[in-house]
Amino acid sequence: MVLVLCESAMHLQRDNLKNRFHGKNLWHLLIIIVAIQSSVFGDNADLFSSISDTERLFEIEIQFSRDIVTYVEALENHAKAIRKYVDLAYPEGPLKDVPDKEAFVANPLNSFGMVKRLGPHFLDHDMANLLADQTLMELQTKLSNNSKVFPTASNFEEIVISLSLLQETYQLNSSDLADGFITYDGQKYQSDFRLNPRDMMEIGIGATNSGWWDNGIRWFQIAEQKQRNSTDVVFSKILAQKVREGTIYHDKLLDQRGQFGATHRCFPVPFDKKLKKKKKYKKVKQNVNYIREKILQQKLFHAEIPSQVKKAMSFDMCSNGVREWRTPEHDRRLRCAFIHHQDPYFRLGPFKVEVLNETPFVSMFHNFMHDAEMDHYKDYAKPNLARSVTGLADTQARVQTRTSKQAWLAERWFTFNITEASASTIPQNNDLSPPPLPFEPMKYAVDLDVPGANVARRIKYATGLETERPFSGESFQIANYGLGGQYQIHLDGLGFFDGQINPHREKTQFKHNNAVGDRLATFMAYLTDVEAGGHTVFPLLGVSAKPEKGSAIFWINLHTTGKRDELTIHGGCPVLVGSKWITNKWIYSNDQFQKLTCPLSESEARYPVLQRWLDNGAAFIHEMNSRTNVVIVKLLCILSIVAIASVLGLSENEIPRQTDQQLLDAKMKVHAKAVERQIKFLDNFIDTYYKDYNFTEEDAHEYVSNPINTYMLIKRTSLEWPKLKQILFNDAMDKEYEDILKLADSLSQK
Ligand SMILES: O=C(O)CCC(=O)C(=O)O
Ligand SMILES: [Fe+2]
Repeated sequence: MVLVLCESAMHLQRDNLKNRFHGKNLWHLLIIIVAIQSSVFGDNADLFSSISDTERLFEIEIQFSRDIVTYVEALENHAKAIRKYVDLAYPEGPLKDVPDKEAFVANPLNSFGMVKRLGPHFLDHDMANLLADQTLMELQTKLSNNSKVFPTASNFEEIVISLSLLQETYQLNSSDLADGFITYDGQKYQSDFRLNPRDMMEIGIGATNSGWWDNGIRWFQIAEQKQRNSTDVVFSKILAQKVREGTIYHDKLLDQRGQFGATHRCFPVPFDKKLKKKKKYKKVKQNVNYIREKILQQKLFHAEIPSQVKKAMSFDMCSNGVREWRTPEHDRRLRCAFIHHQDPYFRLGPFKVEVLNETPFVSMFHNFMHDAEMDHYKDYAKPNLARSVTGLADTQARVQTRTSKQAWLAERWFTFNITEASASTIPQNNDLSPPPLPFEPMKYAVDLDVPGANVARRIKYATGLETERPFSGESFQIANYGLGGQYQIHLDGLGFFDGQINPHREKTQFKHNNAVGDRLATFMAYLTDVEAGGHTVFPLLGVSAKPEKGSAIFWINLHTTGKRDELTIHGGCPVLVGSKWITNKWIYSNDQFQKLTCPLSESEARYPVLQRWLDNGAAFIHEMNSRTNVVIVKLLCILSIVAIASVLGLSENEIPRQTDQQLLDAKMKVHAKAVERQIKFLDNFIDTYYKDYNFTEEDAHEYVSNPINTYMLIKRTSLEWPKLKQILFNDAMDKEYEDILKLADSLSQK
């Protein structure tokens, strides 16, 4: 933590950012905020890094709560000490089974309650020893076996810190939390668990330990208020002391080191009345909003800012969304499209794509995964989940920046023997040469996991990138986030083409990337909805994707040079309520050489994916609509010209015999005929296809889930519409119409 701060301070000096910005304190403040944010991950943060494990623990706890209550009954005489624990942990008897355990433990307050019962309470009462002393062997063995997987004291600290992080990120109201509910995006999530004053004190301590003195003291105060009429005088005194000492320490910190410091954040004014009178507190304006305004002054699409600022932007987008970041200009080219890449099969059922950012390209494939596939991925991963690691293969380390668990699903294997193959292909004189491939590697392909192989193939069809060959991508990574689980901002590429992999130190990795290149693209599918939080954000693009079960986000990580595109930095926001499952398919660059054209010049820094898709058969919904509107407006215009002419009773004979007017008349007649033809076709089209068509956007999901509807939709849009289009959009007619307008204009001027 200290190191991070020193490094950032050096960064600051090096970049001499102060000269670039008027608000000299801004960067300092930003760093402080982010530094405080990044201090929230303690060590040993293993148990709750996946919701799946939490769920398992809860199942064990349900059994445990039954056994322990029976046990207590049987050992009445010896139970005094044990009862103390039970009374505290399970005051209302054994826990009730709940049908949806995942949802139960996904609520941070429920998880908090559970860890508390099984962590510190369990330890405080020396439960492990007490249990070992007892005679009811069977029950005893059961209980102690189950309790082996219970969390430790540091897990408890971790969960307190996670709650503080969530409160911080999503600006959760302390009193609401105390009453067991969380408000997010106008929605209330209720928990069965109520925080008691002791819990509030714990969370307050967690917040102050993380440097958030304002939140911490607020917790102490609420706890003290709730405790006021309690008969537990001793604890009331402890709390009163906490508030007193906390506020004194707070004031000292504020007065000596300001509202924000490297490891702290205070209220803008002190509690002490005398101190408050100091001049400097009279005109205090600096508050959290003030800092936010400063962050919002950042411009998108600039990679050359310190990483702390990127983190601050990402934090803001997780907390407040991206509405205040992107402008209409940024969104101008965003569309939704049906994509089929000229494939007859996908013409019938095209991919539904939403473009989230054009360059660098980020998009969302809606309804991409099938339910059975998602269940398979999760079921496969559950027994194989291990704490997430990042980094190069040779130096992998468990990280604090990513609190999730992951498993790998290998969908395909190639049975060729590299040594044999190499004898006939590439001479192995250089140790760092890439592993060679036999002439027809696909002959050696064996599908290890059929759903996985199907998804990989579908990704190929959807993106137009190669995913099935030996070096075209990684196995599927499946990840599950736990309470407050997040993935801080990062680039997916390893930086092979930026020289980030040392051929001698990380030899294996170097050889591997020498063969495959780097992670050109990420295809990341959401395997669950997330009730609250957990968005994927791209802070430099102002993009925030809401996890939507079955949808997949796809983006390009590399420049055409192979170097990493810094603008694609992204992260996963903390999960507030719910369980977040994702699967990643990283697509390597070297195998795409036949799929992606090489850049013709240095200036073609980024792959124009959107253009390629357009060229290969993408029907853009917006574009189609606006074009239709233009035609209809035009038709109405022409019709009204014709109508006005007839209302005025300008019959052929009555029109003055002036040449210009004759010409106009003749042209209008021809044109009117053509327009009538268009109307006839249009009428027929509407009659046939849109007569009983009164759907709204809300029906879309259900509508396209029916294959016949989808078939009709595709038929209308891919076969019938082009026919009508030929009649409606006619260059010769457009020209005629322009002539008519010009002629009419010149006549009216005369
Ligand atoms: O969880 C997310 O939304 C992002 C995950 C991610 O970026 C990754 O796995 O590389
Ligand atoms: Fe990522």
